[in-house]
Amino acid sequence: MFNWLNVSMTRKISGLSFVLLSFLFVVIVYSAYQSQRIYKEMHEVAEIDVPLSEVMADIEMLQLKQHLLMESIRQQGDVFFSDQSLQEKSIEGFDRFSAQLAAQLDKSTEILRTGLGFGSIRIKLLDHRSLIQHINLLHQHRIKFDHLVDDFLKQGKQGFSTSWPMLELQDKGLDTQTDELLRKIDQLTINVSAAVESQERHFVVMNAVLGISAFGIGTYLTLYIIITFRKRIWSLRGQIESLHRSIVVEHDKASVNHKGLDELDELETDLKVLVRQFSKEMSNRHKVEAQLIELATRDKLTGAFNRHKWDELIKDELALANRGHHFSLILLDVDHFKKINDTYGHDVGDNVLKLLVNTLRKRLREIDVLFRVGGEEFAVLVKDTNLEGAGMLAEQLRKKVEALNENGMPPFTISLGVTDYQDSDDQSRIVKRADVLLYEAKGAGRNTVVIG
Ligand SMILES: Nc1nc2c(ncn2[C@@H]2O[C@H](COP(=O)(O)OP(=O)(O)OP(=O)(O)O)[C@@H](O)[C@H]2O)c(=O)[nH]1
Repeated sequence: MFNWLNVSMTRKISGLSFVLLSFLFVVIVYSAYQSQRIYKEMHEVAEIDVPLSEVMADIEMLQLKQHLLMESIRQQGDVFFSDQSLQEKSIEGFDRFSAQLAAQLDKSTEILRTGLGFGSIRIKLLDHRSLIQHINLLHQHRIKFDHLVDDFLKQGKQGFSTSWPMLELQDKGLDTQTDELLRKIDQLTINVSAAVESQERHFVVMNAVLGISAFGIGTYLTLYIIITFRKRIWSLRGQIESLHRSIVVEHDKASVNHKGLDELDELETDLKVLVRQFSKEMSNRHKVEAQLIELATRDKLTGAFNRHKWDELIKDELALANRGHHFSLILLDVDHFKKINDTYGHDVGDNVLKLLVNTLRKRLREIDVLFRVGGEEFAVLVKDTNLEGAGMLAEQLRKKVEALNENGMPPFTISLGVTDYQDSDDQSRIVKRADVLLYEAKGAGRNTVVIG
């Protein structure tokens, strides 16, 4: 099952943003659709409302004229029939009233039919039917009134007392029916407007609900992002701080948790400090490593490489020699060193060894490597040099040591055995050969170089 809590922060933020954007899209589409709909409805309502209001005003005007006409005849009484021009004007007035009322009623019927075409929201079918019935009834009343007008005119002065009350009664009925129709039409226009107003209210409420929901989602998203980021940043800064505390010395410990423009700025500064601290630590570590390597590979007394380094380098050199590089090996030993120790003391013996190494180093090239391989025994790896060259070097070294005349130091000499790499040599073979040569040099009276 989908578990919202376990998804990544990116997916959560993307998901919430998608929901928010979709929601806003729905709000926009809904608003556009509803606005369009309300505009259309208002337009349609105007097509019903305005002409019906006009019809009502016209009918009211007709009623007023009709009242005036009836009133003027009533006031004349049977004298009406003596006034020819009044009769003619009245006939004309009745005809006009009837024709115009019929026209207005037809117009109302047409408007109502149009309104019905806009759908039941504008004019309900029942209202429509009731109004059409009422209009038809009014037509019948109007026709009946026309007949009564004819009777009234035909009967003349003699029939005035009987025909006039009937005509007045019919006119009143017609008037009442017309008022009733006007009231119904008025109610209809109110209903039609109310339907649109209800739509507008609904639209406003829906928009408010959607807007508040979008605001809610937006607020949740914003708070979620802020809180999550702050939590993560605090946690990261905590980790950075403990990391920092674990790698720095005591007096530097307050150098994280900087104040900045915002959390990210502070995090960035903390990270920069940590990275700086790391690089400092790395460089210190490299120095310490170099010192350790130095300590592990050098002889403490003389500074020459030790036996451990010798074992390592001779193997490398033999491997190179197998691939065509040439090298020679000088083994040398201080003559009668025991005697020096015994005569001058152990400290002087130590100083003799140091002096010897310094003297040899001065003559050796950068690429040649000097090792202390025993108590007073040393080896020199003479790279890229054949036996003859190594022999000459050994002789020069012997002479230099022999010629030493250091203040407070006893004179001493060295014996040297020199050999070079020969095919299929290994460490023990080449060392053994040099050792034999050194032994020969000792046997030959010491302070001697033997090459072989
Ligand atoms: N002062 C001092 N003496 C050392 C050191 N290492 C070894 N020795 C001494 O060096 C002496 C070596 O003596 P031997 O092996 O008899 O050799 P030698 O006296 O030089 O005689 P030959 O080699 O035959 O000329 C020993 O007495 C060791 O105690 C050191 O680091 N310092």
